[in-house]
Amino acid sequence: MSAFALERSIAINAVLQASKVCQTVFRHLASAGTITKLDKSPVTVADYSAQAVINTILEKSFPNDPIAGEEDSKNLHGDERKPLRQRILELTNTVLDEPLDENKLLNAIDRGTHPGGIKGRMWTLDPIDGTMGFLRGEQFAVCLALIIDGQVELGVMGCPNLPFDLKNQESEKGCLFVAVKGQGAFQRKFSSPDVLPIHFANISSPSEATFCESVESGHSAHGDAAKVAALLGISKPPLRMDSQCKYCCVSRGDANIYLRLPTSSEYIENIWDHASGSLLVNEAGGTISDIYGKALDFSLGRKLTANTGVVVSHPNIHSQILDAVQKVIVKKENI
Ligand SMILES: Nc1ncnc2c1ncn2[C@@H]1O[C@H](COP(=O)(O)OS(=O)(=O)O)[C@@H](OP(=O)(O)O)[C@H]1O
Ligand SMILES: [Mg+2]
Ligand SMILES: [Mg+2]
Ligand SMILES: [Mg+2]
Repeated sequence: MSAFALERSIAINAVLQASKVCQTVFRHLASAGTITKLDKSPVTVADYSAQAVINTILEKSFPNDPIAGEEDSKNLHGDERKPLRQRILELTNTVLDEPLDENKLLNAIDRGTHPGGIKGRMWTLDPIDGTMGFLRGEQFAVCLALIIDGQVELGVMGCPNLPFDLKNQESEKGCLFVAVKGQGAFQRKFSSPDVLPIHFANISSPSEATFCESVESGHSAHGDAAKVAALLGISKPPLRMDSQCKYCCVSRGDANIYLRLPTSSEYIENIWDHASGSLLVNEAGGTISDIYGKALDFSLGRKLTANTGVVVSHPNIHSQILDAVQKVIVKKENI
């Protein structure tokens, strides 16, 4: 049996079940059941339920593995939040073999509070990445990764709204991406277990590239990305897409570059926003670094405290892109 075969199959099932919950929520209640977290970001019943589902499934097979997940139950306590709790519980129980009660639900969500770090095995989970995309009915992703001693070993991403063939909007939506270190990168449809290998598109000059970036300009500096594109002679418009689906799209050749350039907010990225995507990129033949060319360091806790921004591309053009990024950022820093 290949390395991490059990983890791979459990993680795929967990991500597919959580994706089902998200699809149900979107069909039935759209933006109802959304609350705003302390940092002003949105969280929905689907984020909580997806985290409860995945944490419960992981605990069954790997009871000793800690989980660093985005959500926690602190906004779900008290009488006022009872209806929200009930809705999350109902949703969660639609996909689990053994139903949870309210207490077990909150405990399952809070299995995600691990502080991260360099030692041993842990999972990192973003139950919905691109919550804003989810609320708009656009792209979002359920992202799960296994990290051992700070190295990402397995990544699984479920993208319920992503067409299997991006150029053909009629093509079936619902793609799952999986990568195990040293075993390659693959995609499959939600509807079939058959996996197909994926690769970065070959490219020899950055000027031919299509780059992708966040929809939200508060998450990635669109103006700076446009300057980088101009320096590189890129004429094609950017592919703006929510969530870690961007990692999936560059890894299967829909676009060639992913730029996540720092905004003025001094934001530090979370490990669950990049762990599965970074392994997918490496296994699909791409290169990933921060804007200074440093590898992403997943060993420092829940955040990528040693890194600034993210740059992803084919290895043939990575250093040219970093040069352009640094010209734009350093110029700005010196103003
Ligand atoms: N200020 C700032 N800068 C950079 N990144 C931020 C910022 N604020 C939030 N986030 C994180 O962005 C995650 C969403 O990813 P994207 O930006 O790729 O998607 S989107 O276009 O916003 O939908 C989003 O993940 P989710 O909360 O899981 O949706 C956040 O972790
Ligand atoms: Mg969030
Ligand atoms: Mg996220
Ligand atoms: Mg999230």
